[in-house]
Amino acid sequence: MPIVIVDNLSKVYPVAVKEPGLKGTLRHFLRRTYRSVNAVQGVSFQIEPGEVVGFLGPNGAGKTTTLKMLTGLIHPSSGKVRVAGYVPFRREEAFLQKITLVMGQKQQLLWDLPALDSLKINAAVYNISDRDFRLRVGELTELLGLEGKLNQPVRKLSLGERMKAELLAALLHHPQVLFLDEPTLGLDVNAQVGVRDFLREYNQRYQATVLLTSHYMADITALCDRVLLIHQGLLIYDGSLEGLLQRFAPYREVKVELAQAVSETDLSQYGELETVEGREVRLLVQREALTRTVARILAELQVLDLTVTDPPIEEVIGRVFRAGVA
Ligand SMILES: Nc1ncnc2c1ncn2[C@@H]1O[C@H](COP(=O)(O)OP(=O)(O)OP(=O)(O)O)[C@@H](O)[C@H]1O
Repeated sequence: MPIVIVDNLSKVYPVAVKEPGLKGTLRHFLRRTYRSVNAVQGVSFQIEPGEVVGFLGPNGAGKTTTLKMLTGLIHPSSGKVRVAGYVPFRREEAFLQKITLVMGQKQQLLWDLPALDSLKINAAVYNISDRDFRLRVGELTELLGLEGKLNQPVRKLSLGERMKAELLAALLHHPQVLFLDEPTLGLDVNAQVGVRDFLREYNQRYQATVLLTSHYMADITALCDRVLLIHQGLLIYDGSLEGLLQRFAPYREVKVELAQAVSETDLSQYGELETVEGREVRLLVQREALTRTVARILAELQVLDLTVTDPPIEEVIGRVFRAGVA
């Protein structure tokens, strides 16, 4: 039974339009005109308990709007949403106990207080007993590597430590479904890896369901077997990362180290030339022509080394979004 059900979900924002100049301002006050922004359009998907799903899309694609509808912060214009059996917009207490929303660019911990004080407030809000509070703070502190940090005012923590403390606060009530909007935003590579490792461990330990947006593809490839791709409010792909590559990257990258330099004209007969750096060449070759082309390269050129890989996923997704392929 899916824990997240989204059926034909749409959100239209009315946006007041103001013409420039004084006349426009006056008209704006007297009689406002509105235009509609179709932020999310007929999106449907389901997520099973324990899945970790990546939610990808360029800026303004509709990711945050979808997450806000899934957590009940805004009302859908049409369509159906169920999370853990609840209608999110009703914001029932039992629903709020089951979910959490973490937004990388927003914080819930109070700046001047030690994180532990904010955690105590959360414990009261979520009716967590003293015993559970101690156990959970202890366990999450260890998992997040935050020992000794919770007694310092939040403003004295590093960005990475603060994000981890935010996660601790967001998970104190042991939610089953985690909605994470850019949880590693602005963190350095080490801190990103720390947060990523923690999320993987948390998912495995509690079979928590995770829907995650991130601009860092490394987060997605490390954590998510499945991705949803949204573009201009439309869901354009739902499936495995591998399937995404096959569908949107009908080519593979062939890297060849040659014994001696070959002209670009000669090389380009084997595929689309990506880079030529001295005797090192990168080519894009259509998947269906791969075996044939590799055999030709080996037969016709003096090759020291040859490797075949998938092109970087960022590049594939970038191409999809630029082309707007559905
Ligand atoms: N409150 C609002 N009122 C009007 N339009 C809005 C509002 N919130 C978002 N939008 C518009 O809806 C569209 C989707 O925005 P949304 O924030 O969901 O995108 P996103 O995929 O989360 O983008 P990003 O990666 O930049 O965070 C955009 O065109 C945005 O300008």
